Amino acid sequence: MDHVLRTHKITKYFYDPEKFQVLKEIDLVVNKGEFLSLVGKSGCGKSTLLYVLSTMDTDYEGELEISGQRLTGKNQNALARFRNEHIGFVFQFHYLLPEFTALQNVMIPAQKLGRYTRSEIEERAYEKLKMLGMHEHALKPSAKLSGGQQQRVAIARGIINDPDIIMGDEPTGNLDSYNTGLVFEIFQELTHTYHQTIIAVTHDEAFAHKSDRIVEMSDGRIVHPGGVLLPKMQT
Ligand SMILES: Nc1ncnc2c1ncn2[C@@H]1O[C@H](COP(=O)(O)OP(=O)(O)OP(=O)(O)O)[C@@H](O)[C@H]1O
Repeated sequence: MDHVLRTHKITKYFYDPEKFQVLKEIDLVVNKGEFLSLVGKSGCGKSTLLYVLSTMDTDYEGELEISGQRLTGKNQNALARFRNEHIGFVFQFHYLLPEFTALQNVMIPAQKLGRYTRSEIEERAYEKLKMLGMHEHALKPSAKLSGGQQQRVAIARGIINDPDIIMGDEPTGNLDSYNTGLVFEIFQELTHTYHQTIIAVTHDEAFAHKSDRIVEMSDGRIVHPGGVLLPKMQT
């Protein structure tokens, strides 16, 4: 299976105020179409790792590669372009612009990319909202939508540029169980039907257990890489 993301010995230190190692030689390979949950006790380094994987934090040792591109050492402008084109973000707090409509919010990353005309972008945004069952709300200001509906708009915005990988930090952290289930089903459909690749940091055990692979961290290390298929025994 093709891999989308690969790290080699990612290591990071914080100063708090003493120097401490928050990430310890993280080796991770994420394959295309995998829906991966990143779990572990509070403070073990999950968000810090996601921040490095998403290229937003460049202060680390080791190597990061996404979609065949080595990202370690690239400058901030190149990384910003890379993120907009290749990574979709879905966070606990969705940061939609409240006075913009659902459609306008979804269009933003495609407008930044500058690859499509305005009408193409509108069409794509509408199509993504439809995929998420939100097209009937396309013209409502996002402030007038419920929390679960806003999160679906945020997912549509995250996938408008057809990213190679979606990264979520507690994507269901702010939702009730009904909407958590819905977001889970959307992620599952994105991976199983559209071969989307997803990494989500989560505290929600039920959510993690329904994903395809659970990677567990403890004290800055990956202690269970999950999803490793053992070779069949020869009989
Ligand atoms: N900017 C920072 N400066 C110093 N220490 C930090 C900083 N950010 C996080 N830490 C520390 O690094 C460790 C890992 O934090 P991180 O947020 O990655 O953990 P986490 O596993 O995501 O936790 P949670 O599940 O509670 O969100 C913690 O001990 C935290 O206090």
